[in-house]
Amino acid sequence: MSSATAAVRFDEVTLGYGRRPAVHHLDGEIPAGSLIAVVGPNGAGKSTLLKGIVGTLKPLEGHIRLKGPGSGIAYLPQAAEIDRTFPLSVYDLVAMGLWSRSGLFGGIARRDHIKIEEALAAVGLIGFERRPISTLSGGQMQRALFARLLLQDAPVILLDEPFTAIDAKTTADLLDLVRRWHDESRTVVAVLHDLDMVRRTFPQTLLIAREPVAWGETGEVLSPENLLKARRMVEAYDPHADVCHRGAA
Ligand SMILES: Nc1ncnc2c1ncn2[C@@H]1O[C@H](COP(=O)(O)OP(=O)(O)OP(=O)(O)O)[C@@H](O)[C@H]1O
Repeated sequence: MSSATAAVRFDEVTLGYGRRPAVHHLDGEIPAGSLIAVVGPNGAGKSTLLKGIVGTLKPLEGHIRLKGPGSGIAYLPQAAEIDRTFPLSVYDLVAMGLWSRSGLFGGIARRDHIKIEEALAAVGLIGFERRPISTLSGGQMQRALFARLLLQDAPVILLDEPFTAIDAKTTADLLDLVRRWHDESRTVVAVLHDLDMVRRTFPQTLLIAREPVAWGETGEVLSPENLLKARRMVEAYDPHADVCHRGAA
């Protein structure tokens, strides 16, 4: 069933690398404006799912449809995927959030400078503008990346393990921004490992183990039975299997 209010809709999607599926039998939708956690054991396919939504990974099978294609997705990859040796100041990193509107060589107008300063203030990084990103701590870097997300002003925001190895104060500050995005009716999808945080903050959860195990209200999804089932499914998954056609006509 398709809904007009879906931000992202999956139709029997298989995502993988080469011909090897990493996630399959994805069928369902993420309602617009939802705040949803994606959880599952290591190797369950959580990052793969986000890459599929962003479009950097094309489905091997099925379709991923976005509400208002081109309307914008802001994506924060895992920290390990971000090159911090790149010679860039905090200010320029954050300003990149405006590229989708100003273009790479569009120049920064005065009102853009104000927006960049506001974003830096929102994440507590005033005074860090000229610092090379290579000199930031992990938490400061994550604050800068959240400032960039703020400027992207996207209706859909995808976060891959945004709070891993981040201290409690920084996590609390950045979680406030996540709540703010939710209050602004944006769709926020976050890959997380901290199930207590998920229970406290995320009303909806998708539990995956190479395929959805449970999807819906967080309290129901994160039952001990479902979590055990997810662990067993990942352990039993054959990483060398070819595309599976279960459910095909
Ligand atoms: N670029 C790639 N090439 C080949 N296989 C990959 C690639 N990226 C991921 N995989 C495989 O796809 C599967 C799912 O990986 P993915 O990173 O999506 O899992 P995850 O749930 O995000 O794991 P974690 O919690 O450890 O970050 C794993 O078996 C992984 O080895």
